[in-house]
Amino acid sequence: MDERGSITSQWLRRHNALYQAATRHPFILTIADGSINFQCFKRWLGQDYHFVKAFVRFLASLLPKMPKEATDEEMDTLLGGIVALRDEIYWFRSEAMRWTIQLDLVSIKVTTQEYCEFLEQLSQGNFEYAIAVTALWAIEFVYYESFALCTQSNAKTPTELREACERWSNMEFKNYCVLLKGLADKYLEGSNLHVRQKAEEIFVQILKQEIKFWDMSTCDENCI
Ligand SMILES: Cc1ncc(CO)c(N)n1
Repeated sequence: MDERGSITSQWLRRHNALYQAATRHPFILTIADGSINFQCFKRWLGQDYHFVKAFVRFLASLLPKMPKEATDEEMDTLLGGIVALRDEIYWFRSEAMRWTIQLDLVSIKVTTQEYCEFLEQLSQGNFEYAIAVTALWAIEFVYYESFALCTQSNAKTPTELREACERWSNMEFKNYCVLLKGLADKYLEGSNLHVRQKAEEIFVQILKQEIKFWDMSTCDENCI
């Protein structure tokens, strides 16, 4: 199956409006055009730290679901993802210090809480590996596509935010997303219609949660 005809590519076309809303959100556009209010970035940072901690558990939940026949490369991809999250967690902590945010004092907002609970659901055994791996791809891919806008050559991203944007738009992260997409397609193709439909629903829900997450991070002058 060529890449354009793959299941995930079909979904990206079918749900294009949501996909565009998730990856070209005003929050991201204001980073890319340099007009972002740093308070919004700080709010995003504190909430995303909460998110990433839940995301670690979700990613770990994929390991016991991985079929015995999975290739070595597939195992390496998931383990690489876990290692990358360790570095990401460290990065959040040092970035928070740079912005004088005390992470343990940042209370979780409803939107973040709901997204974390959604991840917790997906971590349960009743969600097949095909669905979980598709969700993993979607979550990472939205960040790649979003932050890639901020590192394009014509972007006016403030220097202070360059490192954050690089984190989700560098070549290695892009390759990781490509590998995840391939895995998602491989397992979706081997799944029955019911599982595929469930996976598509989850994909749509992830796009919606990502939009809400950006909405929450976008704030006025006095926010934190
Ligand atoms: C909300 C959100 N979505 C996706 C990612 C990707 O890592 C993240 N860190 N946070």
